[in-house]
Amino acid sequence: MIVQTLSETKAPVTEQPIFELIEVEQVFEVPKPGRSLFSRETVGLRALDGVRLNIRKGTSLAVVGESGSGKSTLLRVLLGLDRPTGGRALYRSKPILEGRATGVEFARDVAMVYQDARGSLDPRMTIGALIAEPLRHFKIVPRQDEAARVSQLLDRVGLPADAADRYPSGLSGGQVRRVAIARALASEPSVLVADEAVSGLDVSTQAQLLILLRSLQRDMGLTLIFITHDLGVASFLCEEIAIMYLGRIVETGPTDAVLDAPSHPYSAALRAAAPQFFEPLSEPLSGEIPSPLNLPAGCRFSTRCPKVQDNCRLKDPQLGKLGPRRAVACLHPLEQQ
Ligand SMILES: Nc1ncnc2c1ncn2[C@@H]1O[C@H](COP(=O)(O)OP(=O)(O)OP(=O)(O)O)[C@@H](O)[C@H]1O
Repeated sequence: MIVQTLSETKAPVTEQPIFELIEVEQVFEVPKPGRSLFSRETVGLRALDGVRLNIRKGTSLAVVGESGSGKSTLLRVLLGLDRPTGGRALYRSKPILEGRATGVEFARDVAMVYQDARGSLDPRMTIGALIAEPLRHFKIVPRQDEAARVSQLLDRVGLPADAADRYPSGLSGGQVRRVAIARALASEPSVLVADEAVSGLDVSTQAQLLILLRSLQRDMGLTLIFITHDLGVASFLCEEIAIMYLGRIVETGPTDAVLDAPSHPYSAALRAAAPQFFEPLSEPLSGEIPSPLNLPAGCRFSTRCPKVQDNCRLKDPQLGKLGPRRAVACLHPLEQQ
C-alpha cells in the first residue's frame, strides 16, 4: 500500500477549512525527572508534535485518544488559550492569537462547553442571568429582548422557561450541561468546542445530550469539535474523527470509514477495546501510553503495536494520504477490505 505524505498530495479543492493546524508543536518545559531539589534543570515535554489537521467548516470532528495523548493541549491551541511553540495554527486563514488578543469576533464565534459544566457556572447567578451574560457581552440583542432570547435558548436545549429563575445548585447534572450549551450558543457561534461534554452522566442522560448536540450541529450548521475517550460517542455524533497518540494525529478521516476499517493498528486497538459498540477485531491495547518525556524511537506506537516490524523502530511515520479525506501515520497500515 502506498502512503504519500500530505505535503506531496494535491488534494482536490474543497471548501476552505475553518481551522488549519500546520506542523503544530507544543513543548512544555518541565522539571527534569530525578533532578536534585535545588536544581532548575528542565526538559521539553512534547505534548503536540507535528500536528497537521484541517477542520472543515460545518463538520463535526471527534478528537479521540487515551489520556495524555494531547487532546486538551490541542483544544487549548484551537481556542487561543495557549500559543503553540512551533508550527502554525490558523482560524479562517489567520493566525490564532493568544488570550484576549484573539479578539471579540473570535471569542463570539468559537464557543466552548467545558467538561466541568457546573464548575464553569457562577453558583450565585440565576440560570437566566448566566445565559444573558454572553448576550449582553457580545451585544446580541437589545436589553429589552434579553428575557425572550433566554427563553428561546432554554427551549432550544430542552429546558423549561422557568429554569431561568433557578440556580445551578437546583439542577441535575444533565440540566447543568444543557445550561452550559445554551450559554455557549448565546453568542451565536459558528464553532462549538466541547471537552468530554457528556462524560460522568448516566447512560440515558448521555444519550439525550448527544441527540441534542447532534440536532444543534445539523440544524444550525455548527462546526463541532468534540473531545472524547469514547468511540461510541464519536461514531454517533461526529462525521469525522482524528485519533491521537502521544502528541500526534495517527489517523483521520470519515468516522464510519475509520471505525469500519481502521488503518492504523492503534485505531484498531481502540476499537477492539470498545466491545459495547463493536465486535473485537484485534487484540485490545496492552501496557501504558509511554511518557512524552521518553518517546520511543521510530514510530511512537511501536512499543505497543501488535503489528510492529523491524523498520517501525527506526523510522518515524508521518501522516500520509490514504484516500479521499483519509490519512494515516503508519509504515504498515492495515489492509482495507
Ligand atoms: N501545562 C502543562 N505543563 C506541562 N505538561 C503538560 C501541560 N499540559 C499538558 N501537559 C502534558 O502534556 C501531555 C498531553 O496532555 P493533555 O492534557 O493534552 O492530554 P489529554 O489527551 O487531554 O489527556 P486527558 O484525556 O487525560 O485529559 C501529558 O503528558 C500532560 O502531562
